[in-house]
Amino acid sequence: MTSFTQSEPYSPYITISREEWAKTSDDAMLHLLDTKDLDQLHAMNEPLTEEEVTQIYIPLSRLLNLYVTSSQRLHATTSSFLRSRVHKVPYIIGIAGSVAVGKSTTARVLQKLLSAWPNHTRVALVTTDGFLFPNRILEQQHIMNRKGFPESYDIKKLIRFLADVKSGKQKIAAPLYSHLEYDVLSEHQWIEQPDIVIVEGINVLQVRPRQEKRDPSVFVSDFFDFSIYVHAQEKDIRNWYIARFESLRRTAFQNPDSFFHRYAYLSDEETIAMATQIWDDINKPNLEQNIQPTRYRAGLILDKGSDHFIKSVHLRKT
Ligand SMILES: Nc1ncnc2c1ncn2[C@@H]1O[C@H](COP(=O)(O)OP(=O)(O)O)[C@@H](O)[C@H]1O
Ligand SMILES: CC(C)(COP(=O)(O)O)[C@@H](O)C(=O)NCCC(=O)O
Repeated sequence: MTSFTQSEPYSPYITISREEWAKTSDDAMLHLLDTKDLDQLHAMNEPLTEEEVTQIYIPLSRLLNLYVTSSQRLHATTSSFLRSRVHKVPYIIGIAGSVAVGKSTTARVLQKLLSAWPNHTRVALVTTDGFLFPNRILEQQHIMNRKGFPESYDIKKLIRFLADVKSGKQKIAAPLYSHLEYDVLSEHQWIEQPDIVIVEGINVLQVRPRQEKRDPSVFVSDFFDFSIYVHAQEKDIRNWYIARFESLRRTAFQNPDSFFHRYAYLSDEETIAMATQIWDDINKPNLEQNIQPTRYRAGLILDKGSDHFIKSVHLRKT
């Protein structure tokens, strides 16, 4: 039997080192991803190796499969107790963490791995940037420089969306965001009969006090069956953000349609200065004030080292 570290005696989490976590992997699942998938799943400047999938994500997807399976059994038990068929509702997983920490890679890998199980093949992925207010409204309210802060999201819309998912609605529209246009799009993504919905975004574990009587009295996380927080040191995330901005300048920003096209011709030094300024003025304060304080609401915390790879896992004691 393995014994895991108790980092602090009264911590609600057990801490599992990368090595111990990797021991729970299952070779039978190695075929689920091939190298081609790795190339498609990782985001820019975000390394994803076969080792990371085998040692971290396959065990995580197995644990999630056990949780989803037991929730499906519980659902069947309730149906039988009520002597009626209570319709099936999707299992919702929230993924939180800073801008540029790599949430989207984690979300895409889990989507791919989780869809390999016969009892939950339909796994949808929704990112909360689609629920940002459009630039037109952010400009009207003079909060364009607060993109990503709690007030920049239409939380009522996100809660309505999650309520629709949990009510078992068969086909639901989710709004989409374009990083190229730096704005929400008029098109939607359709989610049909999902078994699992992954909801990824910086704000998914935030509890925002009601500001008006009409505001919902529930929080986004009330709809989650499980939640994950992707954590790293601020100095590391800052470096990743700046390096990604440098790569984007050479690629996406060269597109004349990119909102950031005006940065396409900056020198290397100017690019670093601009990325540093955006980080220090917007993303760092948001991380410290609104995102990092939600870390201990998660059911599981993935702790990344400065090389981007996960060095330990903290799992909430049940
Ligand atoms: N300005 C941009 N242009 C194009 N893609 C971007 C831009 N900013 C971020 N992205 C991409 O959007 C995705 C989400 O980024 P982000 O919200 O910072 O979260 P995370 O890095 O945690 O996944 C990433 O795949 C990233 O590479
Ligand atoms: C769109 C974001 C708020 C991330 O949103 P999320 O998908 O995590 O809800 C972020 O990528 C962003 O644009 N931040 C504003 C500052 C910046 O341009 O980096």
